[in-house]
Amino acid sequence: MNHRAQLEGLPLKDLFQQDAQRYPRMTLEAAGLILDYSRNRVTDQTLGLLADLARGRGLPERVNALFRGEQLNTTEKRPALHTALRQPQDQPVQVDGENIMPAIQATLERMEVFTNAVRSGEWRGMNGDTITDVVSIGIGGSYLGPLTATEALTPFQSEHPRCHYVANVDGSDIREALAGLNPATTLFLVQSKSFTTQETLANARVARQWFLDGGGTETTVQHHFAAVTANADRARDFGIAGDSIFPMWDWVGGRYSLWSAIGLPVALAVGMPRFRELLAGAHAMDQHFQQAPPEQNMPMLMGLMGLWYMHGFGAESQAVIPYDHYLRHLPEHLQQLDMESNGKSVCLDGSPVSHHTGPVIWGGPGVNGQHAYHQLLHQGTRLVPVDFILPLTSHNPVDGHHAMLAANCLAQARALMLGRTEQEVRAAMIAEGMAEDEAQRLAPHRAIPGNRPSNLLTMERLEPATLGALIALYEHRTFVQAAIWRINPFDQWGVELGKEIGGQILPALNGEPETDMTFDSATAGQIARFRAAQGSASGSR
Ligand SMILES: O=P(O)(O)OC[C@H]1O[C@](O)(CO)[C@@H](O)[C@@H]1O
Repeated sequence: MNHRAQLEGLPLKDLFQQDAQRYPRMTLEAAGLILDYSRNRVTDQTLGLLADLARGRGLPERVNALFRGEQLNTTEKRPALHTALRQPQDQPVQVDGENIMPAIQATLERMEVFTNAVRSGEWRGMNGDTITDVVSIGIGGSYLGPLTATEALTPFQSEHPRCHYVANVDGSDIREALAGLNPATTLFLVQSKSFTTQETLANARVARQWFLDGGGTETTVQHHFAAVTANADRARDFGIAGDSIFPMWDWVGGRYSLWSAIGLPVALAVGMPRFRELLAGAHAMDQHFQQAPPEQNMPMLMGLMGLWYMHGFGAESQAVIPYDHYLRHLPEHLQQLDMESNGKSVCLDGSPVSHHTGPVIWGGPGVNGQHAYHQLLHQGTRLVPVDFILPLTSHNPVDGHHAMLAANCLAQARALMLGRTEQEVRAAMIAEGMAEDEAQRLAPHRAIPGNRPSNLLTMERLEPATLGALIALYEHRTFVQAAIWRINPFDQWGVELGKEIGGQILPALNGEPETDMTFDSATAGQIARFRAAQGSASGSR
C-alpha cells in the first residue's frame, strides 16, 4: 500500500488522539511567525518523504542559487534578487561582475531623504503648502504589494500623508481616488518598472491633467510627481524631474518589488524606520529559508505540503484566510505572487510539465468568509487546504472582539479537521427530541466529512517586521514549488498576448478608420455593440 493510501485510513482526529505530542512537534517558529501545521494530513513519515523529495530535487542548492544571484529567470536571462533588497549592506551580491549593494543602499537613502521631506512638511507643493495626500499610480506588482503593506500597517501610519492607490484603467478608479483631493497638496507617485504599462500611463496622464486643471503648471509638476522605474528616460519624457525618479532594476520582478523603491508609498505612510523594519523582517525569513533543513524550514514545509495536496489528493486551490482586518488585501497580493509566478505549463528546458502546477490562490478576511464560502470548505466535494493567519493581539482591542475573532479562527480549523459523522449527528438530534425517522432523513445533510487540512500561522502582533516575514514566507513558498516542478517562477509571458490583442482592439473600439484588423465574429460583434452604445450614450447626453 502506498503512503497516501495508508493515510486514508488515518483521519486527522485519530492522529491527534494517538499522539499527545503532535501539536508541539508540528509547530515551528521563525522570524516572529509561528506555524502550526499539526492539522495537515501528514505523519512524520510523510514529512520525511517530502524532505527527501526536496533534497532529491536539489531544493537547497536552488535556494543558494537564488540568493547568490544566479540567472534563474532563464527566459529573460536575469537573476531574481528581491532578497538582496532586504539584506545588510556588508554582504556583497554580484550581478554581471558588479556589487549591487551600494546601489540598493543609495536608493534606500534617497527614499529616506524624500520620505522625511514629505512627512516633515519640508517638501512643499506649488503654493507652498505641505503634502497631505499621496496617490500611487501603478498596477500588478507595482500596486498589490504596496497596497497590502500600507493597509496592513494602518496602525503605524501618521495622519499625513494619506495614501491612495489607483490601478485600474477604469475612469471610476481614478475619479474616486481624486475626489476630494486638493491638487496643491497632492503628490503623485507613478510606479512602473517598465514605464510602458498602458493602464498606468493612462492614469498618470489623467492625474497630470487634473493637476494642471487645478492650477498647476508644467514647472510645478516637478513638486507633485515622482516616479519609481527601471526606465528613467521615459519618466523624464513624462516630465518628472531626475531627482524625483527612483530606480528599479531588471533583477527585481514586479510581484517581488515591494522591497524596492516600489515600497515608497508604504515608507511615506509609516516612515522610513518602519519600512526598514519591514525589510529586516523579510531578511530574517530569508535567513531561515537559507539555513534551516527542509524538515524545519517554514517555507519549505508549506510548499511541500501544498504539493502533497495537489499531487496526492487532487487539490486545485489554496485558500488564505487572514483573521485580521488589516491583512484583508493579502490574498490579492498572494494571488499575483503565486499565480503569475507558477501558472506555467512547461519546465525550464521547455518540455511540457506532466502534472498540474500553481494552485488557484483565493481567500479573504475571516470571519466574513465563514458566512460566505466556508460552507464549501466544510461540506463541498473539493479538498481545499487553508492557511489561517491570526495575530495573537489586536491593535484595536474593542470590547472582547479579539477573543471572538480568535475563537472563530480556531473553531474553523478544528471543525474542518473533526467534521461530524452521520451517527453523531443522528444521536444529537434524537437527544434533542427529534423523531428517529426525521433524524435519519436529515443526518446525511448535516454530517460533515472533516479530515480537511489547514495551517495556522500566528504572530504576537502584526507589525512591520512580522509583515515582512509573512510576505517573504509566501514568496519562498512559491519558489519551493517552482523548484520542485522545475518551472521558471520569474517570467510571465502569458500576460503578453492579452496586452497585444488589447492594442489591436482599442483602435477598433475608438472607430479609427485605419484599423484593418479582421476579428473573429464574437469580437467583431462586441466591438460593434460597444460602438453603438457609445453612440447612443453621446446622443442621450
Ligand atoms: O511595473 P510595470 O512595468 O508597470 O508592470 C506592472 C505589472 O504588469 C505585469 O507585467 C503583468 O501584469 C506584472 O508582472 C507587473 O507587476
